[in-house]
Amino acid sequence: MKILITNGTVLTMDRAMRCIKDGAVAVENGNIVKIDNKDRLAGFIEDESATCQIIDAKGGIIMPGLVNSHTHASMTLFRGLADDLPLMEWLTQHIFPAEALLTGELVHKGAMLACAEMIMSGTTCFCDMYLFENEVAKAASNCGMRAVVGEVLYDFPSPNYGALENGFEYVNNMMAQWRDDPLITVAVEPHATYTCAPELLQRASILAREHNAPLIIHVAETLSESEQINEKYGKSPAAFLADLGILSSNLIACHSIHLSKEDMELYKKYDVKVAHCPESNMKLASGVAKIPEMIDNGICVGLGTDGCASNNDLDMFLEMDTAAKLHKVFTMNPEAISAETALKMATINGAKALGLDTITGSIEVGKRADIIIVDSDRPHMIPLYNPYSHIVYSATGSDVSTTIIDGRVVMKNRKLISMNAEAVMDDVIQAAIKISQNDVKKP
Ligand SMILES: CSC[C@H]1O[C@@H](n2cnc3c(O)ncnc32)[C@H](O)[C@@H]1O
Ligand SMILES: [Zn+2]
Repeated sequence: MKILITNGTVLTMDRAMRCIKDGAVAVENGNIVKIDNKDRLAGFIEDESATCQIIDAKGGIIMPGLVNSHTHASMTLFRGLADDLPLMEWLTQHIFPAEALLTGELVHKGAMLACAEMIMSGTTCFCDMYLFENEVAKAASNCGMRAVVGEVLYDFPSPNYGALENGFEYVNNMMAQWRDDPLITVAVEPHATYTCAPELLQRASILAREHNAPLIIHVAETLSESEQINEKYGKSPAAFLADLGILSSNLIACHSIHLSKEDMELYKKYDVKVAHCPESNMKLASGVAKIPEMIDNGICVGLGTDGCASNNDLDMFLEMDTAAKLHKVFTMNPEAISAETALKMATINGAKALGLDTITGSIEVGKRADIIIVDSDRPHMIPLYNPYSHIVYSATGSDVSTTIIDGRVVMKNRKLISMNAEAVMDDVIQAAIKISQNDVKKP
């Protein structure tokens, strides 16, 4: 099967950062096989031995699908449930009690809604941490999304697996079930330094290494976390993880807001990856991560939305805009994060952070076709001097017209193809009625 995506400005987001006006991308069996001027690629459809689907970008922007490097997809169920609170109060007083009511079925419904929202806003790959995570894997796989998934591990009993021992068994089973899957990667995901004992963290790290899997954890998200870890262990969360032997190039340290110079040196030394979630950090008033400094130090930073209860959407276009602007105002330097840098964080660097950069994150020959088309024939997209500027500062997810994942068209002309959007929305409306009837802390 061949696809020719033609008649648009191609942003490759590879090392050369090519911007090809009147360009086209040729795809065969899900692989990107040619990238060129549209006239030079016209011959691609002439070989009659294979059928070729032609997708006309109508002068829009053809670019890699976005990579959401940290989220809790099924938290769409809790969108708007508890707002305007600091993280610890939000989590312990509102979110954990609501999550105690979760079932696999609810998690699946929430994840399906998240996949609909992500596909419709141009995200082709997401990195998730949650409860009943096998349901998230199934949801992503069913609607054709690429995902890194991991069951959360922590010291207290889980509504899914009960005692921690069963949690490790659950992760092992997931690894066996999804081994060699083209879309799903299973990660090991202890929740945070303040919810996991050192033994849990070390065991999780060993398991991740054994399977060459990503290890994902929330780190240094709030000052209260730093204080707790300092009181308990006499060091910062990053130093605590370093002393446990957990820092490594397969570790994705989500948030990483309150890092000292020494912590940052540790990240650099061990090639730790960071998932930056500016909107969640702003909403929960957690602080501002030193992202420009991390990037200057060669630390790989991806961009994430975090869950819908602390954002409250999964739109990576809005996240890029926020990331670029937050660091400009915080440092009072308009060059702190440029549009190109924000877009790299949301594409190739996110893919690198997840260990998926040989597969996705850029439009390059040999990679799988995770590609989106952004409509530029809209009042807020005109005139078009600089496509990077438009993608980061003008566009939103609703400007994405077509989404292709692993060579499969999952949304065309804003119509979802791989799922029934109405049914998915209705399921969550019904679920929310039950959730609000049981809500432990009503506003
Ligand atoms: C059980 S899976 C993940 C766990 O983390 C909670 N969570 C959501 N957002 C955050 C955040 O920003 N920091 C820490 N923990 C968070 C989520 O509700 C789940 O319980
Ligand atoms: Zn999170």
